[in-house]
Amino acid sequence: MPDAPVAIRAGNPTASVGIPARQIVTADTPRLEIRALTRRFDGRAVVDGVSLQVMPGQVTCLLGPSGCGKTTTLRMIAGVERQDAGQILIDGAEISGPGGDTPPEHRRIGLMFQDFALFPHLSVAANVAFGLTGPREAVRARVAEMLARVDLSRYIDAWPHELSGGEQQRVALARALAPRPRIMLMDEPFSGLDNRLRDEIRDETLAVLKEEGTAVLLVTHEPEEAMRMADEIALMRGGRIVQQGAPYNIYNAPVDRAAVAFFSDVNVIRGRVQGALTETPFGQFLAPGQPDGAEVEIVIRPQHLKIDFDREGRGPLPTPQDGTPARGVVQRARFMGNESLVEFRMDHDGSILKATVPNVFLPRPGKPLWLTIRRDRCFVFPMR
Ligand SMILES: Nc1ncnc2c1ncn2[C@@H]1O[C@H](COP(=O)(O)OP(=O)(O)OP(=O)(O)O)[C@@H](O)[C@H]1O
Repeated sequence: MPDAPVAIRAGNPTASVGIPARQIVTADTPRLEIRALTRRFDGRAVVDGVSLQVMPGQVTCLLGPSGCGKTTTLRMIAGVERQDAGQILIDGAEISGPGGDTPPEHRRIGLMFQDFALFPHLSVAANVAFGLTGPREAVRARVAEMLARVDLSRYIDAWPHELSGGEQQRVALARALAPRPRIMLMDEPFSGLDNRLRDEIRDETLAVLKEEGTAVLLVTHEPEEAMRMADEIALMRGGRIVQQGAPYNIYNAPVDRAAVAFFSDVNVIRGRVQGALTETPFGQFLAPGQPDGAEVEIVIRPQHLKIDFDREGRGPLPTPQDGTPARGVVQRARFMGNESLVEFRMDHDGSILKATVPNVFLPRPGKPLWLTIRRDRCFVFPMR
């Protein structure tokens, strides 16, 4: 469908400070780029040299624990917070940096935050039309188009209080997207919704954003949300991006123990390196690049521990794939819905290891079982 002649209320963005009227944008030009963005509060860098790029139609998630600087990064891009150093570019043109600042209302950035609050005194249609100017017919057509897109055409004349929380969220999405923002910044936008509704709205939102070709930077502290939404995840900690890449790579090639632990429970086994190998009760592990005497942590997710039965005091035979089995005694077992979680106290050092098994597996406490560690699914990190 051709674009209706609708402008955003704030005026012509190409006329604003910092955006040249004729910016050459190629297929390789990121829609959003931030370079070495830094923000200090009371001398402490809460955002510390953060750089990233988001291409048109791409969803990037800033994922990290509370207080790591995600919201501050978003606020700087939106223009409601000024960075102490660094640069922000849209379609290759600086909108904030040494060359000056484009005011927030001229950045053509859509915002969707958790406290999305529709204007209660405006109808659904008026809420969606809020950021639009232009001929009345064009505005009306765009409002109708956006409400159809979020499947809420029937509520066009309703008031916000007549809608459920999920419906209000969808109107907020329609409102944010109506002016065709080049970039959408979303800060925990789904956290006010209950689980089932959240999944539904998340998927719908993603579909609409992809259709519109909007570049999205989404802030969340929930790994499942990031895995579900993101084309790329930027893992943040202490004001810095510690790892960036496709969800698959972040999950399967984490940079350190904390990166593994951010996505799931972890088991940790410690060892000392000798000749690039670490000897443990589970057999040897490769520790390439680690000097003799270095302490390492072998990190393994609960779903990658294999459980085997006790054969009169013996376990399965060692294999190159799974190493040597070690014996533990079941402490407790719980059914979690689609998997069972079994906790073991290990014979060799009394430590607790957790294993998950698909479906129902509930051995009684006190039962001895044998555990092995899949060599292709564990991570070996130097101790910090
Ligand atoms: N205006 C401010 N003045 C002083 N400190 C601030 C200010 N804004 C944020 N901070 C601090 O900066 C740090 C990062 O905050 P920020 O809100 O960016 O984190 P976050 O990762 O978004 O956390 P959350 O997920 O809890 O929202 C926090 O320690 C916060 O207290």
